[in-house]
Amino acid sequence: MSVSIAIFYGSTTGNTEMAANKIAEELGGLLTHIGDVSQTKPAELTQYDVLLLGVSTWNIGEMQDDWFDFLRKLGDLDLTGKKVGLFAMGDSYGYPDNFLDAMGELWEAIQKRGAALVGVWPAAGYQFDESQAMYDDEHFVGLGLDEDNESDQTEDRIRGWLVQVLQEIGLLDLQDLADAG
Ligand SMILES: Cc1cc2nc3c(=O)[nH]c(=O)nc-3n(C[C@H](O)[C@H](O)[C@H](O)COP(=O)(O)O)c2cc1C
Repeated sequence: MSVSIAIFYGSTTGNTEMAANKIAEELGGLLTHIGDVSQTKPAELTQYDVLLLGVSTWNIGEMQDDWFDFLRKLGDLDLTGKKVGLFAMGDSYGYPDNFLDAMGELWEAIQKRGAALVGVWPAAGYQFDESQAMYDDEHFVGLGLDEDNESDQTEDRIRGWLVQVLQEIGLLDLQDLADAG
């Protein structure tokens, strides 16, 4: 059975878009679609099995503009059965009390539509005081990225997260890889 994966992102200055493109590059042939939410109708989300959604936080804890507009148009969109992974850009040094807040808000909106979460990510290794994007005391609801201060870690973080997501959706079996030597 083939699994369709799509990336949708909203990006004001291009950082989340860059991360989305890196994720697309890493996924290669596993990716079915990549789109900017400013050019996307909500119903398009229902065409794919796995949705990787990228968002940034603006104006001290606020949703990125294109996502804000997109979420207002969701209507009665049903995402039951979809698997959703979230990735987010923020500035942990500049906004330590609101780091990645929009990712938490995005998950709240998507969760209500019946989607299941994949790619919960450890918050250890990030310096911040507070975030609305916490899954529990030790994890974010998705991948945290900080292109303003820790751009040198972006690629490794993306790779690590993708391995986890692919395992969770059943497309990667690490034991098989180990067995294959
Ligand atoms: C005015 C302003 C407010 C911001 N507020 C936050 C914030 O509250 N939390 C956060 O984590 N990052 C915040 N950021 C950082 C952006 O999220 C970060 O620069 C991100 O990489 C932008 O991604 P984009 O270009 O894809 O929109 C803010 C940046 C600016 C310029």
